[in-house]
Amino acid sequence: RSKPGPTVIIVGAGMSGISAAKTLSEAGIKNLLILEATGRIGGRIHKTEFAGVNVETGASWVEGVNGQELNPIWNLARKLKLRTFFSDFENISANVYQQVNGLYDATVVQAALDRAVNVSKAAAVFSEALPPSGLEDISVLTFQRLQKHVPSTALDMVIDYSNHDGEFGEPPRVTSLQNTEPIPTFTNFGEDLYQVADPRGYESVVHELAHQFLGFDAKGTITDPRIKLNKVVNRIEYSRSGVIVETEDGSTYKSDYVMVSTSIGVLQTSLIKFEPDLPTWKILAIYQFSMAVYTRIFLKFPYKFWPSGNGTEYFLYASDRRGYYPIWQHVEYEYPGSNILIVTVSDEESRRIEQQPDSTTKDETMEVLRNMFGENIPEPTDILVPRWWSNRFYRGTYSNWPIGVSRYEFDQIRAPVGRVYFTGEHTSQPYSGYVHGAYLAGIDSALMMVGCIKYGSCDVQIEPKA
Ligand SMILES: Cc1cc2nc3c(=O)[nH]c(=O)nc-3n(C[C@H](O)[C@H](O)[C@H](O)COP(=O)(O)OP(=O)(O)OC[C@H]3O[C@@H](n4cnc5c(N)ncnc54)[C@H](O)[C@@H]3O)c2cc1C
Repeated sequence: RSKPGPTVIIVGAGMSGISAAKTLSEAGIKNLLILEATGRIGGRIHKTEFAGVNVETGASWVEGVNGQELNPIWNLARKLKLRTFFSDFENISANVYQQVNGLYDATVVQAALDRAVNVSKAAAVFSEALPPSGLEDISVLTFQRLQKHVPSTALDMVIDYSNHDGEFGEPPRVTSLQNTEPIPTFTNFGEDLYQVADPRGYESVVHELAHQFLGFDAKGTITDPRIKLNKVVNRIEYSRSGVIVETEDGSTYKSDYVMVSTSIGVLQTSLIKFEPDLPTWKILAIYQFSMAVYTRIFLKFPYKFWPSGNGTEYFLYASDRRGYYPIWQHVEYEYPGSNILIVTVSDEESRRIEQQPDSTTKDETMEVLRNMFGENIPEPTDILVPRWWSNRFYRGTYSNWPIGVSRYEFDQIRAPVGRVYFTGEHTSQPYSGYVHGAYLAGIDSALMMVGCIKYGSCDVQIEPKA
C-alpha cells in the first residue's frame, strides 16, 4: 500500500478555505481535514431568513462585472444561474434627502457628485505615479486636502460616505489612497455590481466549489469526513516536523501543515493560540491592517411608503452627523412585495449599533425615515441587525487597507511561518475585502503550499523593505 501523502489541516470553511482545499485536492494533496467553527460552510457569505425571504447578511454583491477580465465569482454565479440584479446608481442625484425638509435639488446634488468624481479621477492619476513599494502612500483624506476638497456639508459628507465608507467600511482618514484609487476590482473586472438575491443564497457559490472535491449525499448535503463543523480551533502548535491543532472540545489533530483561513479580525484576537508565538514581524503586520465593520440593517414594513420604480432603489440621507443611517435601499426588484428597506452603516456606528438593543436601532431608523417621508409612516414589523463585529469568529466584516501599511508589510501578512500557512480575503493584494479576493487568495496560498510540499520551495520571498 502506498503511503498517504502529507496531511493538511485547513482552519475555516469560508470561501478562501474551501478554495484552498479544492486547489490542494486538485494538486493531488487529498489528505485534508477542514475544521470549521460554526455549523455551516460559507463564512462571511451568509443567507438568513428574514420576513419570509432569504436575505444576505454578509456579502451581497458580485463586484466587478462586465470588464476586460472575467470575475471568477461572476462565472460561478452564472453557472449556478443565481438570481442577480444590476445595481443602478445613475439616478442617485434625484434621491438625496436633506436632514429635514425633503429632497435636495437634483442639480445641486449632481454638481457635488461631479466634484467628488473629479477628485477621485485626480486621485487615481496621483496614486498611479506613486512608487509600487507603497512607502509614499497617503490617506484618501490627505489627497482630498491637497485638492482643497474636504467634505464638510451634510450633502458632501453623505456623497463622500457613499463613495468611500460605503465601499471600504472605513472613512477616508484611515484608508490608503494607493490601494483604493483606482480599485483593481473595477479596473480589471469591470465597473458593474450585481446584487445576489436567490433563495439558495450567495453562499451557494461556496457550496458549488465544495461539491467539486468533497463527497456529498443524494440530497446534496456534504457528508465527507474530511470536513468537520462546530470545531473551534483554539491552539496551533507548530515545529519543523509538523503541526498539532486543538479544538475547544478537547480534540487534537496532527498534520504536516496547516492553512489558517480565519479573518484578520480573528487573527488580531487571541482566539487561536500559536505555539510558539508567531514571530513579531508577523504579529505586527497582522495588527497593523484594518478589519472594517459594515452593516446592512433590514427593516420590514407592513406596506411601502417610499418612492418606487426605476431609478429609486438607492437613496441617501444627509445628516450633519456623518455616517448616521446614510445609505438606503428598497429591494422591491430583488424581493418583490416584501416591503423591506435596508440601511447601511459602518465603523463606529456599526459598533455602537451592535451594542444597543434592536428596539433602540428601530427607533433611530424611524426618526430618520420620518425626517425623509413624514410623520404618517408605519412602524416596522421586524428588524434584523447583523452583528459581525461582536462575533468572535469574524470580528468585523472585511479588511480595509489602511494608510501606513506598505506592500512589504502586506506580504508579511500572507507569508507562511514554517508549516503554518495563511489565506483569506485579507491576503489578496489586489482584491482584499471581496469574495473574489477570498477565492483567488485560497488558490494562491494553496499553490504556495504545493510548491513547498512537492517541489521543496518552502522559503517564500518577501520583497526587501527599501
Ligand atoms: C456584511 C458584509 C458585506 C460584504 N459585502 C461584500 C460584497 O457585497 N461583495 C464582496 O465581494 N464581498 C463582500 N464582503 C466580503 C466577503 O464576504 C469576504 O471577503 C469573504 O467572504 C471572506 O472569505 P474568507 O474565506 O476570507 O473568510 P471567512 O468567510 O471569514 O472564512 C473563515 C472561516 O473561518 C471560520 N473560523 C473562524 N475562527 C475559527 C476557528 N477558531 N476555528 C475554526 N474555524 C474558524 C469562520 O467561521 C469562517 O467560516 C462582505 C462581507 C460582509 C461580512
